[in-house]
Amino acid sequence: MTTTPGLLPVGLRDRLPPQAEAASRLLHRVIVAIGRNGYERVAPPLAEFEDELVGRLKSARAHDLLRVVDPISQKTLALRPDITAQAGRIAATRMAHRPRPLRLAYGGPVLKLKTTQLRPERELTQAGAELIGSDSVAAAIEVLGVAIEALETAGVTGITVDLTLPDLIETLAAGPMPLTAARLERVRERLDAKDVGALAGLEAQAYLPLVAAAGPVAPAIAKLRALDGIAVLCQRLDAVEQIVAAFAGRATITLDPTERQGFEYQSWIGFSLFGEGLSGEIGRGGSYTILHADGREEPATGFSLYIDPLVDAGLGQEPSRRVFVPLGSDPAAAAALRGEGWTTIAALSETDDPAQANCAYILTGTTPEPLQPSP
Ligand SMILES: N[C@@H](Cc1c[nH]c[nH+]1)C(=O)O
Repeated sequence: MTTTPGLLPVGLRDRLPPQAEAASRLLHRVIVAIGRNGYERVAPPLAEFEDELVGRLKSARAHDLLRVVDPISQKTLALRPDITAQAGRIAATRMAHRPRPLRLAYGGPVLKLKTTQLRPERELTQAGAELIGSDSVAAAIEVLGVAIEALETAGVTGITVDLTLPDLIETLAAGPMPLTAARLERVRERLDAKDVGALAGLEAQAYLPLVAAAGPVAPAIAKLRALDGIAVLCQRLDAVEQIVAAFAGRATITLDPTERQGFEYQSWIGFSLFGEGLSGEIGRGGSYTILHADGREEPATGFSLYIDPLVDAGLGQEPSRRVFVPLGSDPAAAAALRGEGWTTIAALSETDDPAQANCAYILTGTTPEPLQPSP
């Protein structure tokens, strides 16, 4: 079977100028902002053994993985769909001896098996931070603060944080609002669909107020507080209130206590990030558990930002000062200009045209002179 020349597989794309430049500029800015908060950069590989990628985080599942059989090791390798598990592996192995909390940062491409309607791309650039050794409220506040700061550095405004409590339903079902395993699964499905009618039919009326509470955080908390006497819920709401207080005026916050889509390994707290004028989620994070080889479980909290929606919205583009360097110019003069931040375009022949090369300046002697726009 032949492939149409230039055709890329579904969900994969080229970045062209000026977006390719903007993408690397934004990734750099975000990583620098994360690093300034004490997060040290790690650079895990693009592919690794599937079991490592899947088994390192508690509750993670082996889906959305593009796999290959490695002819060298004869084992299944997977392309990483997410860098968090890799940061967890590094923290649990090569950096296991480092004191906690351990702060790690990363940035690079990830590859998903499937596209979704909301996210038609399979390759995405993730940049993130993982705070390993704690899943406390203080850790959540630090991590969310770093995420917001990094997004602001990238030029994102009007940030919205959607908070969720990924393991709340399981926790309630195992304690104060009991459900058998089979019923829990059905209730979960109906909660995902926000199908209030079916929940009543499943004799899970107790769970209805959780669906009704979703929305802006203050009324959501008030509605949930009305579910009196459930200690675990009160605890979670106290934590949410502390988080909200920490970001008052800096971000709009909503709460959906039953949302779990995309939060398969996050534990008591999860969040999605959105920005004004940007399509879809621009980041996600929360608390989770790293599994060590000796069976030990280690708490952690982190976030990943997605650079692509920022690039698609035109962020990170900067006008360049382009100067045309005619044949015979002094190469040292052009080099000096590059040192000052100019972009130089060298003529290769007498017929090269500065306007075609998109230059507004021409090197004359050692100085750039503005070019007259042609009439
Ligand atoms: N890597 C997760 C977000 C996350 C980072 N740390 C904890 N959670 C994601 O992209 O969905």
